[in-house]
Amino acid sequence: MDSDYENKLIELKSKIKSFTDFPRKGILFWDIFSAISDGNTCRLLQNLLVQTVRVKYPEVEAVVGLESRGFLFSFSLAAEMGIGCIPVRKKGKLPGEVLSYKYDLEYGSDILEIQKSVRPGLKCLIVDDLIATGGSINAAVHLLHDSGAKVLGCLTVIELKSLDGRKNIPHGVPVHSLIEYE
Ligand SMILES: O=P(O)(O)OC[C@H]1O[C@H](OP(=O)(O)OP(=O)(O)O)[C@H](O)[C@@H]1O
Ligand SMILES: Nc1ncnc2[nH]cnc12
Ligand SMILES: [Mg+2]
Repeated sequence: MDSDYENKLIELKSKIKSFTDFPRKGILFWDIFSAISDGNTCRLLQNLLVQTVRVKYPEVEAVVGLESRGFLFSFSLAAEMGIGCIPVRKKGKLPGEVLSYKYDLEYGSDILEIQKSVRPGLKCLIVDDLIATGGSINAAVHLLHDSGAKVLGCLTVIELKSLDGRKNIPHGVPVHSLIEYE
């Protein structure tokens, strides 16, 4: 990637605010919405994501967004690239037959689900705002793997390095994040 891309990353990083002790005491919360309340930052972030996907995952056939913050990026990326947009949602939100996977969060645990209609072999990219422990993306990789889809990689805006979430991502699936915090 070129210096224009690097400068955009620096600008994006400067726009993301953090909040101490949210949603629980001891958690430093990185708020993606603080950055995208500004229209120029929306466009900047969209450009960064699209450029990253075009360079790193040119063969992608569908973007898989994780409820809820991941949906911000999965639809806009899919629409821009003219490819499919598939939801992974919290338990009980998706109609029809689903696969389920229980996972742990930095602050709790939950169950994620995907509809059984995903085509086997579909080349997918998982998208979310942030990787912390990697529990959510780990669950999404398991769900797609069980669906028979091919997971090309995972793309997040933010990575919390100190939690080393990458080590929890199975099947050797690569993770790419735009910006990092400790
Ligand atoms: O790497 P992990 O430890 O799994 O944590 C990261 C996930 O946690 C947050 O979502 P959350 O489940 O809080 O829900 P939200 O997107 O609906 O706010 C964040 O948006 C990521 O999806
Ligand atoms: N520290 C954090 N900030 C924002 N979202 C999160 N999801 C999990 N951990 C988080
Ligand atoms: Mg989330």
